[in-house]
Amino acid sequence: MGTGEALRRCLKRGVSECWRISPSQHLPFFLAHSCSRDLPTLFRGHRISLPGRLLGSVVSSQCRTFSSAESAGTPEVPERDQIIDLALYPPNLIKNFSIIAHVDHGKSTLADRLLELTGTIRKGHGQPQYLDKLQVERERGITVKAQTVTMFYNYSKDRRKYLLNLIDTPGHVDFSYEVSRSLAACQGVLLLVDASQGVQAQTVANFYLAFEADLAIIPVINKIDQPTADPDRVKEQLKAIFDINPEEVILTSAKTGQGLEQVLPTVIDRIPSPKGDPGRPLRMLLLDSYYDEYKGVVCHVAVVDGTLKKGVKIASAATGQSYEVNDVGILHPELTPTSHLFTGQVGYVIAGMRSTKEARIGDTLHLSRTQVEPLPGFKPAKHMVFAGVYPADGSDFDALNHAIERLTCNDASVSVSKESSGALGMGFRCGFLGLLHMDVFHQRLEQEYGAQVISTTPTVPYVFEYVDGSKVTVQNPAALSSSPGKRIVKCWEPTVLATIITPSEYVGSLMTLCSERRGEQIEHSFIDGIPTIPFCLTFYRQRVMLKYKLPLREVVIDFYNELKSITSGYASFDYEESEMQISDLVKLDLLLNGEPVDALASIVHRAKAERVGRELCEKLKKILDRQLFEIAIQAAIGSKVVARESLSALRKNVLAKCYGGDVSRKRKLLEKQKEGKRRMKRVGSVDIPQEAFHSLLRSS
Ligand SMILES: Nc1nc2c(ncn2[C@@H]2O[C@H](COP(=O)(O)OP(=O)(O)OP(=O)(O)O)[C@@H](O)[C@H]2O)c(=O)[nH]1
Repeated sequence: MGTGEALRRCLKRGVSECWRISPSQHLPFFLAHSCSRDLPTLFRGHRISLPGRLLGSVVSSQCRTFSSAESAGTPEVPERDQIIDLALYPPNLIKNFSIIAHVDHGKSTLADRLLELTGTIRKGHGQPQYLDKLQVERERGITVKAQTVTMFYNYSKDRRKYLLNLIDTPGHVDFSYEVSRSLAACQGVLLLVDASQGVQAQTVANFYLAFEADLAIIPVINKIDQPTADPDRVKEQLKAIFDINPEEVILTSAKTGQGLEQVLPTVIDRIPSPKGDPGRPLRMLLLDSYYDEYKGVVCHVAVVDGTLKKGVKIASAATGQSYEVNDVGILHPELTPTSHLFTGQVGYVIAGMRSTKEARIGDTLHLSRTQVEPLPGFKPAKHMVFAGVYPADGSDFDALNHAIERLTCNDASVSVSKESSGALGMGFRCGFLGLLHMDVFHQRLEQEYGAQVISTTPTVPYVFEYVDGSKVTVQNPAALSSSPGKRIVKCWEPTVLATIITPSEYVGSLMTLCSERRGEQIEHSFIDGIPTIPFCLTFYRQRVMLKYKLPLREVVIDFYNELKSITSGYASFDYEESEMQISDLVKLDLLLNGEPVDALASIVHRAKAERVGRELCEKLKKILDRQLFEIAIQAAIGSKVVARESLSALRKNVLAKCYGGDVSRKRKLLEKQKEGKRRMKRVGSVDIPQEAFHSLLRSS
């Protein structure tokens, strides 16, 4: 019995039997080692990939290809017994490409089909969107993290075998940073468009990302199997907006497999090979990194020049630190050691880094004894939204601290600093790329680390200038102070350039929405051609592209949901960062019986302060429990109260025991109660239950 088969049986039967099955002296060692851990956790959702030093080369080569599908329900990867020799793939036989598209246009499904077509994963593995590995990605049906995979493809035209690196990217606007990073490792893209939805806002944004990076763009119209598919119309849109020749467009259905046979040949024909120089000293671009409990920090890299070999010492251009390369390989589709990576190839490196903070995304890695010119790298991620994250139970601060530390190791685009709030205790101020990113972060904290958190209302980074000329960037409204000596004289707020694509009948309501949100129109254009037969005009739904400059705050708070509800889900929306603009901003405090509640403070435009204040007071009134004294809920700008609600006191029936009796005695009791309440109101501090915070902050 082979060692792989032995392992397979071990998993099925439980660890105790492994000692009897294994013919290898290494295997019992590994199993004894793994017995101390929870076996299902060890193998959950992954093919087994075991450190060679534990198992020896025979076992590890088997284990790499062995799937835990039977034990954990993940798809099977074909067994590969041969070590892959990457030296057979010089740059002219390599193609690096990405799939980019609007949300849900079928990127991950197309990636699945290409993986099957090239035999990288087994056909009919029963698990759609193989590359969406995170639980949150599977539950929400979205891609959050870009995933790289290496495939091998025999091209019948020139009878040569090519190495193809495919990067599946997220579609949502919050994760466009992932897309731009992925594009740095590519020479071309498949621009996917849904045959019935046509060009959408993220199609436009992603096209320009690829266009500006000077990549070859292969247009693909997907989902042609749908009854509402209209590929000719989508071709017209592609021509009108991007000047794409309709004859270059590939028509596919990632669901039925129709047209897929054209995709990889077109990739090979149209996408240039990477341009690096194998003769020059090693230079690698660090694309991404994550922390694996058993392997340590795994870096995804693109080798630009030279060769990387297991065992060499590499150094980081950013920090100057050097590391010995313990393992190197490709993602095929899981980590597959190859001992070398050559010019133009994309793969992984494990080099004894202790934390992902040492693996700076965009850094250049090179041989430690050679000097090289660093690669351009990436712009650092820009945090658009900030929010406080507090443990739901104040005593869980340390556990939350640990969970956040671990999660940020695998999501370096979140910024974290400690803060404290009078109402919520000790917590963190986190910066996110957008609201969906924030939501995904919370969900991962809960699902992967069991942390229960309360998050404050998201805010955007404002800049304030004081009378003494000093400027501060405010990420936490509660931290903004304005005293006579520190009077605020000017403020700026971030803006975005938003692109909305919508059927024409919704344009009016969308323009109203944008002007309510303080937007300024930049462009209004039609993206469909007019039908030549006038009769058809009645039935023809023109699509319009609107461009608006909008304050980021207005976009962050519920804009997307409103846009979707106004247009019955037909409009799509994307934005990119624009400049800071001068604005008339004020800090809105929320007071309970005169005491400000710091976690509920916000920064708003002066014209909206009263309305926002009123809404907050009303919400709080509904959420708070009544107490034995009256509670005044006020919204105030400085000392000026702009909205007020009162929560009446619970009335204890002091007359209950006073059967019959004299009326003057009853009056006396009521007077006494009134006096007591007055005293309570003066001294009483209002208790806000954590759930109230939760519902208030969630709904605001
Ligand atoms: N009818 C039909 N449905 C498809 C086709 N391709 C994908 N789908 C479906 O479209 C939905 C979205 O597909 P995904 O592959 O997750 O789309 P995506 O672009 O990766 O989505 P994000 O990662 O969230 O941006 C899924 O329900 C797929 O089954 C196709 O060719 N035809």
